[in-house]
Amino acid sequence: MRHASETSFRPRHAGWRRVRPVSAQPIEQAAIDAAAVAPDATSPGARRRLGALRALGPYLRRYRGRMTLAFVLLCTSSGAFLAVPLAFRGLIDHGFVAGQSISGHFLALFGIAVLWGMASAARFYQVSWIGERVTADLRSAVYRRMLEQSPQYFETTRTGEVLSRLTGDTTLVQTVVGSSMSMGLRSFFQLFGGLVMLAVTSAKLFALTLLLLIVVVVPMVWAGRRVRRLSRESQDRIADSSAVAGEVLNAIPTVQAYTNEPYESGRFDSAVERSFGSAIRRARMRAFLTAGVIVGVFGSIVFVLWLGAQAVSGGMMTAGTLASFIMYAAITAGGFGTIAEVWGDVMRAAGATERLMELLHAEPQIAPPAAPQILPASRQARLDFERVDFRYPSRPQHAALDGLTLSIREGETVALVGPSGAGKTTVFQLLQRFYDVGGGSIRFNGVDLRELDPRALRAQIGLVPQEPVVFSADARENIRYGRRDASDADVLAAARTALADEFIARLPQGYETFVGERGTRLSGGQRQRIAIARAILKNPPLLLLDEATSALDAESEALVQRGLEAAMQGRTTLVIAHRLATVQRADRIVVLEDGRIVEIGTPAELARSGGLYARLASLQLVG
Ligand SMILES: Nc1ncnc2c1ncn2[C@@H]1O[C@H](COP(=O)(O)OP(=O)(O)OP(=O)(O)O)[C@@H](O)[C@H]1O
Repeated sequence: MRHASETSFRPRHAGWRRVRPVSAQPIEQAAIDAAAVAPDATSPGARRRLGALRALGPYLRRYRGRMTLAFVLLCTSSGAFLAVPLAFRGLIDHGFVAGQSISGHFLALFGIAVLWGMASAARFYQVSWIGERVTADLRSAVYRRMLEQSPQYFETTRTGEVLSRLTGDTTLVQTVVGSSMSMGLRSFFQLFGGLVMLAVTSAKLFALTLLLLIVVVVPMVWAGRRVRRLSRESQDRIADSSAVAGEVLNAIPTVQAYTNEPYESGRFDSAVERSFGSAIRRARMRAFLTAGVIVGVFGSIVFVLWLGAQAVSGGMMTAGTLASFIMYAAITAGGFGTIAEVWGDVMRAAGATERLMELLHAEPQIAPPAAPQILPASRQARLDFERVDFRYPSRPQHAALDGLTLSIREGETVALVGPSGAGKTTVFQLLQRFYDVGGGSIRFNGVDLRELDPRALRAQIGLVPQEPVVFSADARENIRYGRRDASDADVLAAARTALADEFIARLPQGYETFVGERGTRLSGGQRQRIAIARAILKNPPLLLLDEATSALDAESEALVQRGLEAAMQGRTTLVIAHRLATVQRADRIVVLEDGRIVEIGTPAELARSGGLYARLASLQLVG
């Protein structure tokens, strides 16, 4: 839960923080923020996590020129900013003296303001550019890396988490690179420049102010720590309530079917109440803190001002010096507040970077060998399984395939049948090299799969999965997914062969009809025919068909069946068969049980042998 609150991005802050000039930031607010985040800065965990930001180095270094420019602009604007009180001092002490021209002082002040404004604007643009660019690069790099991962990776990493890292964590990094870092640096200059100028202006008042601030800050830090803990708690509670809502909203039909709406709204209510409770505790604490900060900080300033005023009236200090002292005090406090505020962002971004780097450095389990073999071009595939053993990494104690030996000739159609969990899908997974075999070997046209680039191998395979994936695009683009460079005529031809043309032509906008996210606007049989057309368009030497278990009506099934037969023409086909009709049309049937082949032969042979297949066939259930 700790992570959830740390990763959660606070758009409210990012939005205004970037454009807000520091002078507009209320000092008491800055001090509260300072107190709320400061304690983390010294913890060993914080230091360790800060190191994570170093991983951003290579991404930043690409834009070295812009970084240098931004730094120069930063120095210029900070210098101009720090010169403002000095200009005021000159104006107050000498501008009003009779006989002296006041215009020169105002001109100097205006000149400084122009320089400050220009340099700040240019710096803001440069830094934002770098932030946006680095985030975009990082996002693309992480996404590319994710696309390379084998299914094994997603057994342990939830896609929701990857998505949240891609959006939330990159946005946090962007906040820091694109604004907080430069704000922090600027405030650092401001803080130290301000302190030096304070000491130079009046050493006595400086020492006194410092002492008073320490007295005020220590209790504030304690209260701030509590506020921070409470705010994390309230974010966690909000995450809890969203988790409840997310799950339930995805299951509305089930909730309504069991008339559990009151129960679910009650569950959500109590999550919401808990988040309300902790938010209120935080607000109460923060209210106390606000009172303390305002009274403490302003009390100190008023006190110092009172002393200064006495010094001015006693002739020991000029009015201009006192005015510039107060301004430097405000600048210093502002700098301190901003650093503290930004520090929280930097810490969160360090955590975010760490999580992004984890994704970026995840080595794909299945990688091409250093010198991959080139597959000889062939219209058909020959497959040889030799004593293949395989255990899923997440279940090493259980053999999913156990000594499987099987050869499939060019152009042969082989049906895999067997009870649920027999290992049929596993055979498909291994053939596509989503996993490597544990023992034995699989050869494709004589070449061991492990000696091939997985992408080259997969280019030879067409897959029609049990539940075809249809993307949120139109029908034509969905078929074209099989071969991205196919012409419209090729797509049409594939759709005709797969008998998909028949229904696509009747859709409101024909091939341009948007088929909905995940193809929800299509029936099961229609989705399958799209998937078949896709495989036909790819025209691979090997076809893997995973027959749908869900029942289609007779007409739809006949269409899918005819589409499949067209797809099988002239290529080697391996089909996980659930229907008797499909099995009987195969050249050979392989019956699997517990990862082993228990029967193998032509449909007629197996029907005669009276084994497992004959039993399953008599029940009309073959998978
Ligand atoms: N990702 C995985 N991690 C761990 N074990 C798995 C994984 N996928 C499958 N298994 C296990 O491997 C065995 C073979 O599974 P497989 O999916 O190949 O069976 P199947 O014959 O295709 O079954 P079905 O007809 O129900 O789809 C089963 O015991 C299953 O529980």
